[in-house]
Amino acid sequence: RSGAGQLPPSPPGLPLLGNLLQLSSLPHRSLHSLSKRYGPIFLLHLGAAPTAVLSSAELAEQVMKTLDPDFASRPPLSIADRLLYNSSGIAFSAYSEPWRQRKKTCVLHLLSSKRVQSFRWLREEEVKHLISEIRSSSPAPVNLSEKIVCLTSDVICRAAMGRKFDEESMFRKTMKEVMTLLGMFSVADFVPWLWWVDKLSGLDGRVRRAAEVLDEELSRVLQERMGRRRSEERMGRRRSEGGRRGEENEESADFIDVLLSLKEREEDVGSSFTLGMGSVKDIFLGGADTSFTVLIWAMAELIWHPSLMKDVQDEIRSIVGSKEIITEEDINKLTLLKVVIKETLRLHIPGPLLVPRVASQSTQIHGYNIPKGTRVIINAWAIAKDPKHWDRPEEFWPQRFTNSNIDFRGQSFELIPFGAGRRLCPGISFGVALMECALANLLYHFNWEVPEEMREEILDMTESPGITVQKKSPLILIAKPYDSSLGPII
Ligand code: HEM
Repeated sequence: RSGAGQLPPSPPGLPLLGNLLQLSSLPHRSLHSLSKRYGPIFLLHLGAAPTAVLSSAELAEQVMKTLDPDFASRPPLSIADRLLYNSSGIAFSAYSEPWRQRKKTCVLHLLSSKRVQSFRWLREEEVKHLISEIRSSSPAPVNLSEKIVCLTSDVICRAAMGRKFDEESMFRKTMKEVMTLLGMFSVADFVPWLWWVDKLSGLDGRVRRAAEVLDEELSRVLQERMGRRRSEERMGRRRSEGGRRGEENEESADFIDVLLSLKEREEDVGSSFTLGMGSVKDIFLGGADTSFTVLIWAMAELIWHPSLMKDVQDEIRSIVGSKEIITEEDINKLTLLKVVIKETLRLHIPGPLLVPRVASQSTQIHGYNIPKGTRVIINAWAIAKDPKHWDRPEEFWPQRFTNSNIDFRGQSFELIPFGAGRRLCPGISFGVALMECALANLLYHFNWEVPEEMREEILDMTESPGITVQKKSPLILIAKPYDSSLGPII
């Protein structure tokens, strides 16, 4: 511990803008470089917002475990506020009693292990559809990035709202726009007197339009569903299906059904139903892009490491034998596949800086004063590459986990792709089940090759900026179908 009673060290900045211009379009990388110079905790002035940046597992543990209640709130972020019902969902909402209620509902009723299990048929159906689409386009190269984005959005939309949306639909385009907008800075959040810049740049208008489309679609689905439930109620159908009034048939209930059912049973979600819908919005926005990003990075790393890819395929094919779809019972036996996903979550954390927090009271970290209102960024990406905890940290080497009990569910602070503490991601089981099912089946059903003429572009591992850090160039590959009884079909 050092520097008792002082503020953390701080790189020099410009008047008014502070250190804003020191952040590149890939801030996790700029902040990692700064941590090498200023240490595991340093203070930035992002315009008017003092922001402490933490880059070690020990300090992450202090903030997300020991001092978690003091750092469990979120700073106000005006883009998220306007897109997500004034942040009355979960991810961007301040730490408060209504937030606790919503998170509880989400953890217990929407994303519980039981509920995730109940979506198994849905995951398997959508993965089967993906495999047959890829098979039908073979031997032409397939844009795997496009296919996987459809898979993850379709699974999330069906789980949340009971339907999927065409790729070209306004709703899907808006989902994409919302993710872009959430990854952008509103100048007004950092330099309040420059509020007009967001208007002139067109940011305000984009946020307003995206919020309108999301809200319209959600309320349309909601109205439809309420109408359907009323008429089912009149015919007495739901009562006999579900037993107790409002209980849902496990196989068919999506998140909207579950929330409506809770409302009917007076176990409301937060202080009003709209708040429950805020959670639904967060869930389909938080769930699709993250799982997609991990799947693409995992496939890209395996393309870079062909002998590892072959080992994973051998494991799957020898354990599974001959099957149309690999099921979750099979996946539990696939130890190499599981560590490939874990290593991808280490080297390519989809949200490398997690979601920012804010100090709700003045406190001390590492002996430094952290005044109330200081924003806190945890650089999970830098932590996952810290040579103090990781051998060959830059290398994609899944076997590092074979005899290790490091886990990614918020208990091992050297690996926190889902965060930890009160703000831990509630979608871990949902996301992992989807990623495992998709990756296992992609590797089982096809042998993958890079089209020679696109080799350089496809193997380029450059990141693109945004709220999730994705592979910049799309993953376009040749998929050669594999038949378990015959081997590869040339
Ligand atoms: C690979 C997949 C995923 C990753 C890497 C991921 C990562 C994260 C991270 C880093 C946070 C913030 C944690 C913090 O502040 O400490 C978070 C929060 C959240 N995630 Fe995920 N997530 C994933 C999948 C999902 C899925 C599938 C869902 C829903 C179906 C989901 C829903 C949420 C929600 C609602 C929050 C807000 C929690 C809160 O603020 O209390 N996530 N996630």
